[in-house]
Amino acid sequence: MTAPVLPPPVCVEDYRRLARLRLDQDVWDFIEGGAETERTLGANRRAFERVTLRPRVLVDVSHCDTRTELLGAPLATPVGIAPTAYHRLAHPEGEVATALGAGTAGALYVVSIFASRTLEDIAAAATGPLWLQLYWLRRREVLAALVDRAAAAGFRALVLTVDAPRLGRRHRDARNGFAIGSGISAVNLDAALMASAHRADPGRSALAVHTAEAVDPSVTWSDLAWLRARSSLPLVLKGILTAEDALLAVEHGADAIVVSNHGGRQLDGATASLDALAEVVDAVGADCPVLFDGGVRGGTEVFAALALGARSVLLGRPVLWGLAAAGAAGVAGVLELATEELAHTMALTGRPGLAAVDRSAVVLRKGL
Ligand SMILES: Cc1cc2nc3c(=O)[nH]c(=O)nc-3n(C[C@H](O)[C@H](O)[C@H](O)COP(=O)(O)O)c2cc1C
Ligand SMILES: CCCCC(=O)C(=O)O
Repeated sequence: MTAPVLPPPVCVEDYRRLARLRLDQDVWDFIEGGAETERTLGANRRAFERVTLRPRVLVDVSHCDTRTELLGAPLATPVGIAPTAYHRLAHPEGEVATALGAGTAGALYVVSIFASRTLEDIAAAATGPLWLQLYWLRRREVLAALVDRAAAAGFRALVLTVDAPRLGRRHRDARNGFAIGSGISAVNLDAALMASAHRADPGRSALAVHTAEAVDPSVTWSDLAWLRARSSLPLVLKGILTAEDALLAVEHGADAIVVSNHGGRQLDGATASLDALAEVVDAVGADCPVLFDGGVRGGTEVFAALALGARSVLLGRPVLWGLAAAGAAGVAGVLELATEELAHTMALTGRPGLAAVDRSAVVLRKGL
């Protein structure tokens, strides 16, 4: 039987269909899945259905400019890449292909601490800004060495993910007994830390076991001073969903915040990411940039998040779809489609620059 031939992608969701044809079921489930009932995963998508746009007319929109700047780095687009683990599960070139795609699109790329290519190889392929995402490892000396390597390789910020003191209960991965194949590894961690991630065990996610071994769940706000003292790179906190924590983040010197519920993969029942955005933006004010991720699948949704106060919008799963479908070209394709759609929405709402994409452009109705 020949594989079905799909037409070229005209929207981000088309890359999903292409990726589905290329990935094994257990890897597909790892990428697509969420925690427990996947209620928060679904809520992230459904929240965008409660957004309506308020178009203004008779504005000169012959040039719609998506360029922006984040922590001092110029970017062609506010659409960037959220950190996701093990890109070699999606494509043999892994994160190197992702970095090439990000460069083509002029986009920010946040590299996961669980990257399957070295920081140095990724940096060599990159032409745009790279940030490194961290989990707080139990072994602080490994974390410290990683932070030093990131700075030496030219990474421009550290992104500490704070919503995963333990891994969410992901039923799909547990049922599949999901483990990382032997040829793929988180090569920036030391090999001894990887053994449990490779051990397939029916009824259990090897990644949950691995995370429990590697990540320190005792970390609190006061530990952030250690990381700040260890590195002069800006520090971004990812996984904030409340005004209370946003204020604590600023108090503890965060240079930016990512509003995120980890794509519905951590706390099932957590608020939809979009519903937390305005609360966090209002709490921190203009001085601390707020980034957003969760459920964004196209430019209209990027526009909605920007209008609610995000400075940048990160894509998680869609980048993996692009990577699986067509390597670096697929990553660039996803980012460029979302950016083109954003520019299109800017034109049709009469907002040719990002500064004009403000709260007057949207209404977000409350969810049930
Ligand atoms: C397969 C996969 C792996 C992920 N790995 C990480 C990770 O290593 N570190 C992290 O902070 N977030 C990780 N995330 C969460 C993403 O950074 C992001 O918060 C989420 O995917 C955004 O939602 P979206 O997929 O709907 O765009 C991962 C998400 C997915 C789907
Ligand atoms: C141990 C891998 C964890 C990566 C992650 O954060 C996720 O899958 O959501």
